[in-house]
Order: sequence, then C-alpha cells, then structure tokens
Amino acid sequence: MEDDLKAQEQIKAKDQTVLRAVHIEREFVTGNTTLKALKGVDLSIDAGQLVALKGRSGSGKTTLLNIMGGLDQPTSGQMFFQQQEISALPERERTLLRRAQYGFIFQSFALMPLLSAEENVELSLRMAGVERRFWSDRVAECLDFVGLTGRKKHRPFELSGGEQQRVAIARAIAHKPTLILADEPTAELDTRMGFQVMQLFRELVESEGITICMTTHDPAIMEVVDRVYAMVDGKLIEEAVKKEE
Ligand SMILES: Nc1ncnc2c1ncn2[C@@H]1O[C@H](COP(=O)(O)OP(=O)(O)OP(=O)(O)O)[C@@H](O)[C@H]1O
Repeated sequence: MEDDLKAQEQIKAKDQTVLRAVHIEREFVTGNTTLKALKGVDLSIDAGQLVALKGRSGSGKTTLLNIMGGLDQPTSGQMFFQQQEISALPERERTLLRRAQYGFIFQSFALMPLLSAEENVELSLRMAGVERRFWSDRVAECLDFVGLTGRKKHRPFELSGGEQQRVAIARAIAHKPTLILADEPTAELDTRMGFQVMQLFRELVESEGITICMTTHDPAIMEVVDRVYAMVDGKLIEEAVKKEE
C-alpha cells in the first residue's frame, strides 16, 4: 500500500512542469545597437528530466539559463518556476526562491578558494537557511554521493578539475533543490571526467527526481540526456534524442 502511494507520488511528480518559458525575448542595448539574443523562446521542462541546450557560441544559451534562474529578466515573455512567474517577482523574492529551490553549477566551478570541500558544501546549506544541526550529516552525505569523502579537507587548488566540479555538484544538491541549472559543466574537463559528471547527473535525475537543465557544446553528452534543444537564431528547436536500448 505504502509502495503504491509512493509510486503514485513519483508518477505525479514526473507529470509536473518545473519550468515553463512563454515566448521569452531578450534584447541587449549597447550604445545605439540593439541585439536580440532571444527571439521568442517557448519551452517546458518536466520534473525528473535531464535536458541539454546546445548551440554555437553566442547563440543565447547562457542568456536563457540566466532567465530560467531568475538571475536576469526577459525583455518580454514569461518564465514560470512551477506555478510561480519568476520573471515577475521582485528581486528579493527571486533570490529567496533561487536559494531554496535552485542549484547552480558553472563551467569554472566557482568554489570559494579559501574554503575546504566540506566548507564549500556547508556554505550552501547556510545560504539556504537550513538549520545548523543538519549540516554535518548532509555535507557528509553529499560528499559521499560525489565520491569525495576522502578529500573533504582539501581546498579547491588541492583538487583536480573533475574533483572540483564534483564538489560543486555536492554544493548544488546539498539543500535538496528541485532544479539544477548547469552552464557548460563539462567544458573544462577531459572526456573521462566529463563522463563522470554526466553519470552523476543521470543518477540525480533517476534516484532523487531532480530536474537538470544544462548547456553544452559536447555532442557525446547528447546520448545521456532525455531531451536536446538547439538554439538557432535566438529560437529553440527540439531535436530527436538517440538512446541505446
Ligand atoms: N550583458 C550583455 N550585454 C550585451 N550583450 C550581451 C550580454 N550578454 C550576452 N550578450 C550577447 O547576447 C548573445 C548571446 O550570448 P550568450 O552568452 O547567451 O551565448 P551562449 O550561447 O551562451 O554562448 P557561449 O556558448 O559562448 O557561452 C551574444 O551575442 C552576446 O554577445
């Protein structure tokens, strides 16, 4: 009975739309030139999906990711996180929503250089307002998940690129976000380390039901994701995903 309920809940969670873009446009005005980076993007991302945005440099991927995360606002159109229109929220509410519900991962890891791996992860719990008594267990759990328990006292410069990105993943998941936004998370890594990061993403989606949206240039990654969108001329086009049976 309990298992049935749990299964039903999982199906329900899968049906939910986590992120919805409605005709998003974004213009950048520099001097007397206006650049249309996004020209009407419509997109819907369901819970528990791993989604990739690809496209050539300058095609608008980061711009879209920033609007998805409430870090930037569209010139027109709407971005919804679950039922809430994040693009219409005042700055302070957007920040609170972001801290509680989102995890961010960047190409260059963006760890605090003077903090150890475990202190970097702990910082995200502190920022999300998680009670202090939960910190140490949750930090240990997240570092274990990314396979870095043995490196917890190391600072970023004492870790490899792949290890730093895994600390960044532990930091992004520590407060149990609904959605992770990752901007070129494997771009600085070699093929093997990039693959490890993608395996972790897959595991997060499968076992934790986290939704992940990432930008990438890497064609190899396309085999691990559920959906691929190509950014072409400021618009998104969905591509067929080839998956091995
Ligand atoms: N703050 C800004 N002011 C002016 N123009 C900007 C700004 N941010 C981005 N742009 C322009 O918008 C376009 C889209 O940039 P964006 O960073 O979203 O591309 P991208 O697809 O992420 O590229 P890359 O793969 O190189 O990271 C580019 O032409 C860029 O120069």
